[in-house]
Amino acid sequence: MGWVGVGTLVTTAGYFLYRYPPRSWTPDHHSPPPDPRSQARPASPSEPLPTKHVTGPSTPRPIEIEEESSPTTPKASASSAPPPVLAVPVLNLEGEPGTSDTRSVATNPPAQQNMNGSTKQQSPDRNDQISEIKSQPPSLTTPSLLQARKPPTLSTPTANTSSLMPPPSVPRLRPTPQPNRAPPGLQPPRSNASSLMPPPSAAAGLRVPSNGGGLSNSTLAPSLKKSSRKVILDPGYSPLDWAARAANPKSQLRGAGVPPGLVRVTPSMLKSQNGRKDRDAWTSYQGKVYNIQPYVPYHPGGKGELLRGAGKDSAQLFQEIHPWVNWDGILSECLVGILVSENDIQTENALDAMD
Ligand code: HEM
Repeated sequence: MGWVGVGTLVTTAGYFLYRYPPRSWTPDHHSPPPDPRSQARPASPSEPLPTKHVTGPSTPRPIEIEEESSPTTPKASASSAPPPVLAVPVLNLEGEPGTSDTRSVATNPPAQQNMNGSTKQQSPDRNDQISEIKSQPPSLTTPSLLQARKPPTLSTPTANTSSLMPPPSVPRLRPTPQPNRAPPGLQPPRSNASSLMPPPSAAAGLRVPSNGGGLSNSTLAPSLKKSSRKVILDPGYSPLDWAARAANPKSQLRGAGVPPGLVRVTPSMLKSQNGRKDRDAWTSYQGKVYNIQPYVPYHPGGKGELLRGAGKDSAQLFQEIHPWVNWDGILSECLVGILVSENDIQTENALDAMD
C-alpha cells in the first residue's frame, strides 16, 4: 500500500510538473529545439504514433534532454542501437503529451490505442534505453529525471485522466493533540471533601449509620425504590419538638407507673404492652425495650407504621425501612428496660422468694 501510494504521488507530481511547467518553458525558452526534435522524429516514424505525437507539444521536452545530453544520447544510441535509441526517447516523451493533449477528440482514441499497443511492445525497450540514458549522462537535470520516471505512469493510459484528480493525501494534517485541560478560568472547581458530604437536614443530627457501618446497597435501595411514605405531622410534633420534649426531664417518656431504673421485660410483658386498652406501646430493639407511645404523633412515617412494632421486636421492620435513623438518639429517654427471657424472671423470682 505504501509503495502504491508513493508511486501514485510520484506519478501525479511528475505529471503535473511535466504538463504545466514544460508548456511555459518549451515555447518560451526552447522554441528552436522542437525543430530538431521534429527532425529526429521522422527518423523513427516507423510507427504511426510518432507522426501523431510530433504534433503534440511534448516535443520540446526531449529537446531539453537532448540539449543537455544531446552529445550523450547520440553516443548511447550509437553504442547500443542507433535507430531505436532515437525512437525511444521520442516515443516516451511524445507518448505522454499525445495522451495528455486533448486538442482534438479524434486524436485521443488513436493515441491511446497507439499507447496501448506501443507501450506493451516498446515498454521494455524504452526502459532499457532510459536506463542507458540515465547511466550515460550524469548531468541530467531534474526535469529529465522526471521525464525518465514518467514512462511507468504512461503504462496505464487511464491514469492520465485519473491523474487530473487532486493528489490523494500529500498534505497529511495530523491533528495536534490538544490538551484536554480547559483554560484555568473554565476548569471546574475541584470537589472538596465537604462537597461530597450529604446535605444537611433537619434530622441530620439524629441519623447515624446503623450498626456503625457504612451505607450498603440494601440501605440505599429502599430510599431509591420506594416513594416517600412520610405523613404530614400535626403542628407541634416536628422532630425539633420531639427533641425539645425528650430533653425535658419532666416528660416521663418511659410511661406512668414504670419504676425507676431498667426494668427486666419478658416477652410476655412486651407482648402485653401493645398500645391497646390504654396501655403504652412497647417495642424491643437490640435487646432493649422502649416505650414508643409518646413518639407516635412525632413519627414521620405515621402512627400506624410505628405501631406495627408494638408489643414485639421492631428491629427487622426498622432496618428494612430506615436503618439510617438513630434509634437510640431519638428514643433514649423512652428506654424502659432490657429484654429477658421468661426463665430468667422465674429464677429471679424464686431467688427473691428464698431470701
Ligand atoms: C415498627 C417500626 C417502624 C416502622 C414500621 C416505621 C415506618 C416508617 C416509615 C414507613 C417511614 C417513612 C419512610 C419514608 O419517608 O419513606 C418512617 C420514617 C421515619 N421513622 Fe419510622 N418506623 C418505625 C419505627 C420507628 C422508630 C422506633 C423511630 C424512632 C426511633 C422511627 C423514626 C423515623 C424517622 C426519623 C423517620 C423519617 C426518616 C427520614 O426522614 O428519612 N421509626 N418510618
